[in-house]
Amino acid sequence: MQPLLELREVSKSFGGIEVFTDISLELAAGTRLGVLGPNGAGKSTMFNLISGLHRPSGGKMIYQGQDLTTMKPWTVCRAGIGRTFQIPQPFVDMTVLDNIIVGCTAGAGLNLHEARDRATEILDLTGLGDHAGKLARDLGLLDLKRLELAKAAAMKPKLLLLDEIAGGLTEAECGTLLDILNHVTGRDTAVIWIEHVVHALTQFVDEIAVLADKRIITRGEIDTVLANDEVRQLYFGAEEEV
Ligand SMILES: Nc1ncnc2c1ncn2[C@@H]1O[C@H](COP(=O)(O)OP(=O)(O)OP(=O)(O)O)[C@@H](O)[C@H]1O
Repeated sequence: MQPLLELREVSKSFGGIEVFTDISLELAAGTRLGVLGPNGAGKSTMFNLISGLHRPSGGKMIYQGQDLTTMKPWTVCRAGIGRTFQIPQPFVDMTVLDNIIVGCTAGAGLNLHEARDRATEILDLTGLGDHAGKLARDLGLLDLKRLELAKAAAMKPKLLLLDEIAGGLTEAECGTLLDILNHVTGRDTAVIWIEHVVHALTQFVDEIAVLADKRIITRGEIDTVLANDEVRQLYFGAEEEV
């Protein structure tokens, strides 16, 4: 069966600085893939390529049989790829509800009536119902993460890209976030989740890929990847028990 997303020998350089070379990756519909890797390995850059914010320097990206390589960000979004950003980026002077409605209209192309219905639904799913009328600037970190997720999930993406959404949260808040993630993503939503908070990631994903040294050094089941010698050396940087 055709994969939902395919990266074929994708490379990216900024000027003379090569971030990665020849990354190839296939993702089937409904797969939950975690991505680990040291700081600066190019994880967010990979999301920026998939979501159309940057262009690859080489290679090809295919999504549902369509060439994603030169697609504009808004076309990528309407094709069903949603993403969150490492640093939440709400419209700070708009209410929580209006932020989600913008995601539904400008992002997903819903009309205002449909957008209101969908926004109300996603407010409940993400536990933001009590904050609907609050300005985004007045939210705490967990609620900002909820809003970031709500905006991305409101468009019912087929592929959801999560960029360090658990970063900065306490263990209890991570638990809340995982519950919300399970609510907003059905088993038919594919997810790629970049995360340094390994204990949160491993409670959600089916597989892990590790990006380091300008390539994907391994991909597979969680336990196998975390036990991989190269991963232990390169990512964890020590020979201690993980
Ligand atoms: N727009 C840009 N212009 C120039 N260099 C960039 C740009 N975006 C990213 N880089 C560089 O590309 C490399 C990879 O950055 P990226 O943010 O993708 O890493 P990351 O794996 O997501 O790191 P972290 O885990 O710290 O978020 C870094 O050296 C970064 O400085």
